[in-house]
Amino acid sequence: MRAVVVLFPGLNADAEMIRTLELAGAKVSTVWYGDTELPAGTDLVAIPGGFSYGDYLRCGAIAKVGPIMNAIAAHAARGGYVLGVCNGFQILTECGLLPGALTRNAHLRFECKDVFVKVASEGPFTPATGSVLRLPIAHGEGRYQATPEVLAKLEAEGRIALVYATANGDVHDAVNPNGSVKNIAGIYGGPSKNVLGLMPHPERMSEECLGGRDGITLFEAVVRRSRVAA
Ligand SMILES: NC(=O)CC[C@H](N)C(=O)O
Repeated sequence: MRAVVVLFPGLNADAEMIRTLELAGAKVSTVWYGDTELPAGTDLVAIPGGFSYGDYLRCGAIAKVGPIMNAIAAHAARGGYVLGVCNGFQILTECGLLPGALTRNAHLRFECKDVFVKVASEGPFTPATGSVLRLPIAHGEGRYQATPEVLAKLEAEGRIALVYATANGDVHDAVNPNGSVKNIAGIYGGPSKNVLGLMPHPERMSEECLGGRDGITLFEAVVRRSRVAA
């Protein structure tokens, strides 16, 4: 698989994104936000986390107009894989590649800790429905919100990818770290669930020395997919 990591000024999770993709078996290159094309043969576009443009206006609101975004939208429309982690997820909702919005955490604090997420829908990145993963979060604007119509569509189409849960997979308010509606931690978009946005950082749980390998399983899954398709 050929993966491309997109660099915007202010991101801080690009190094671990590149390393995790390489560990998962992808051939990785980078593009800068001012580029207008993706390298030929790109299978996966990964937008890392951080603080693009210092989170001015809203997280992701300036990055969404970066010249590279048109090429990413075209790639997603063709069924190409796109992954947005944390600030990457915020950029994908801001530009409309994923529905809904990520707003200030309900408690108005930056939240940085490990959480458990349950797979609500299997897909190109996610393992079997009901699987539980331990992943780190680090965000101030991670409260997912959407209209009742959008939520109904996400549910009906199996596009709610991950929900905050207990280690046993129970989903309730007490384990919701930011007030997201329906405990949503990640959603699928695109014509074939080929776009995934999530607030937790799977690339920061990719090796035993980081506390576990739950995160890298998402990358390994999509790398396997592209090998099967090739
Ligand atoms: N780790 C991140 O990507 C942080 C995202 C964003 N800057 C926020 O605080 O919500």
